[in-house]
Amino acid sequence: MESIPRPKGLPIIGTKLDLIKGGLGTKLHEFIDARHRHLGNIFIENFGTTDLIFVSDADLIRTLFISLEGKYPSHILPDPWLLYEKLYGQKRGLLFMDGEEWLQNRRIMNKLLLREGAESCIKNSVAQTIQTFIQTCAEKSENEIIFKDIASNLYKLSTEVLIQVLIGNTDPLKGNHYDELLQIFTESVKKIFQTTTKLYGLPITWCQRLNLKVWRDFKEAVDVSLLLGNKLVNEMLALKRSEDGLMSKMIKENMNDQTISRIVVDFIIAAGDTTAYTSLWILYLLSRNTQEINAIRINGQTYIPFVIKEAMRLYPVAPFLTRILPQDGILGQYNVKKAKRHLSLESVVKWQQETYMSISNSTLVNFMQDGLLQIHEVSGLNWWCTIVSSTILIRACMTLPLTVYQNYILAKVENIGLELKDLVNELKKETSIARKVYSLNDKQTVLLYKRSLKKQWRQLIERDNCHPLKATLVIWFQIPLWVCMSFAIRNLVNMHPPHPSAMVTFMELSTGGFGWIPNLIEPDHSFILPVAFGLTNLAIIEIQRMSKLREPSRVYNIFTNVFRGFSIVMIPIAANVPSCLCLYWVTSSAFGLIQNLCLLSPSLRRKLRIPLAPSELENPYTPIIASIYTSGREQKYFSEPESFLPYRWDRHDERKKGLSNHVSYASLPFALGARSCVGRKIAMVQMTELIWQVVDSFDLVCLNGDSITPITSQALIPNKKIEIHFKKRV
Ligand code: HEM
Repeated sequence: MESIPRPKGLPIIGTKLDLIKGGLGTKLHEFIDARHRHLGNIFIENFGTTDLIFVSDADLIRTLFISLEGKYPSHILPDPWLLYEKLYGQKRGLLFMDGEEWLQNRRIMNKLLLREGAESCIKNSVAQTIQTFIQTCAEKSENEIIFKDIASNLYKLSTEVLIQVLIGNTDPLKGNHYDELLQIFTESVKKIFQTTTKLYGLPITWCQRLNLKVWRDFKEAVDVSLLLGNKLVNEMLALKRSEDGLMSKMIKENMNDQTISRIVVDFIIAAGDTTAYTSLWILYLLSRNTQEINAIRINGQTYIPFVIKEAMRLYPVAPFLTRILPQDGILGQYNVKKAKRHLSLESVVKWQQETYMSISNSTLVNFMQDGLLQIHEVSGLNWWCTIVSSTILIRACMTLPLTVYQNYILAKVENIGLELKDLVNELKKETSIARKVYSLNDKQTVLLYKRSLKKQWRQLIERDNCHPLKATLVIWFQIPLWVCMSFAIRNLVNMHPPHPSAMVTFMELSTGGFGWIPNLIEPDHSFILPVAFGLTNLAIIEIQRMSKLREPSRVYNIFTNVFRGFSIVMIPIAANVPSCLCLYWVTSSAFGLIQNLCLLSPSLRRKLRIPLAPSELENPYTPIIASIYTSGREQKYFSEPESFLPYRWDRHDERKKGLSNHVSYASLPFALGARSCVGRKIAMVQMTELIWQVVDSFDLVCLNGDSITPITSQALIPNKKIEIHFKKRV
């Protein structure tokens, strides 16, 4: 099986540099689009520590959504949303649900929103709300309306529509300050998306822990949205609702109030950004293609879905859709691996590896000191050269083989962790049988389960002969070595033990330097070596952290931070010790850095017989991203892909014959399959009605010219405010 193409990148930095060149974030859709043109319709891109597979082939995307995603399709939500849910325990709606809970609720909502003819039940509520919206707008001015911020108006409209769909043909909600409340609510929902985008690419847990403004703004937007959203839902629940409202139907399906609240609040949030921006794109395209406005007026409402589909093809508000495979699968000619879990035991071992900076004493110092003197004597090298070359020699002969061995053991342990995970279910079953047979209580059952798990673990470790303690071997050599060498060099500087030859060595050291440090007895006043020492150590820590696949454990994080602090603290210390000692530290750390970098290379790891393990950067490539923006604009699927031609969607239009390519499923703005948009019928009815009423009452003039381009915020949105004049028709 072939391997999936991957852009060439620098080691470690990966293709992050390309991403920065590509304009970081907001130009993501263009960046990925260019990658597809260059590498084909499937490729892997590395983002930080994660590999993502991007697919733009319409057939592959269809296969992904229909046959690969499994019974409970799983998608990736933005990190800040997940962190908020984890920290504040707010249970959320369909978008956040997984597994059986998702399936049960999704089935009910499918029945209520997506069955044949569901549109007719919501049409009245939607038409009524939009009519009020248009009337209110029209009353504002004599013959022309200039919206300062159409997006916000459309946002509010989406919320109002949804509320009306929920309560059915009852009078709209009107309480004290209702309008203000709705305004604040929609603004805060909008802010959720804006602040999520600002957090994009930042270490989110740090932003939260340090309570940075970006996190505070995001948290406040979610707090306010959920608070007001729940308040609105409670008002709706308390209202005497019409039977035809969605909420009454949810209650009839035996949904409890809490689940209704969760689902409804998320509906309002999911509807805001998507419908508002899609409506905005449609209005923009119509205002720049006035012949299409006439086509609507001539052909009637049935023409509008073609306009909407075409606008969503060009500007899909969700330009990337993610799926995580539940099992290994074949995607085209490639094999894609399912998500694997990561064992955090090696984190405990890894922190040990870094304690080589700790200070301790050793009896081997004299031996090392003699060794240094011997090398100097025999080779006839300058002292700086002697220190550098003996450091490299010692590390290459002693710590390098041990580090390779450590990597070998850790990879094996990691793979055993995965095997054990598969055994867990079996163990659970066995324990529950034992519980019945021997009538065990809860405590005894847990004890039995833990004991069997431990036994299995031990057996696997014995089978593969890879006790994790073996991985710590390198640390037991490295620390004493570092301390002994440091003390050996210090002894040379201090003329210890006192001997006439020690005086000679002292003199040699004071003239045996290079460049900016001719005297190796003196500290490096230029700070070059101390800073290099600090930076190298920090780089080692960061590389080790980056090579972890999953969020590291708390213990690992604490130790990583201690070592980060330690690396900084060591800079002034290094600036105060003799520069020969500092030179040894820098050389030793630089060797460690190069060694770490090399051992990240999968091909080298294979050559050294280190087994493949999940935490390796190259593997697994599980999350798959469907590049909806690219697939919708491919020439092979849509002739004249950049043009706005709604008639391409009309089977009966004569002009369609002039367009040779039309693969309708290459444009999937609502996704496809079991986890596709549950609100798509509401959205379509709303947008159709909006366009119909707008076109009926107004002519549209766009003031922006050609300067509007899409950017990737959370959704695909315009790069600047769109200005359209709504001129009343006479
Ligand atoms: C033009 C408007 C809309 C677009 C383009 C759109 C697009 C999408 C897409 C692409 C997904 C799938 C996400 C994924 O696969 O990970 C989705 C999911 C969803 N949408 Fe929409 N949406 C729109 C309007 C709405 C509206 C009006 C509602 C409210 C009723 C809504 C509620 C949802 C919900 C709850 C989900 C999650 C479904 C699940 O996970 O089972 N959407 N939407």
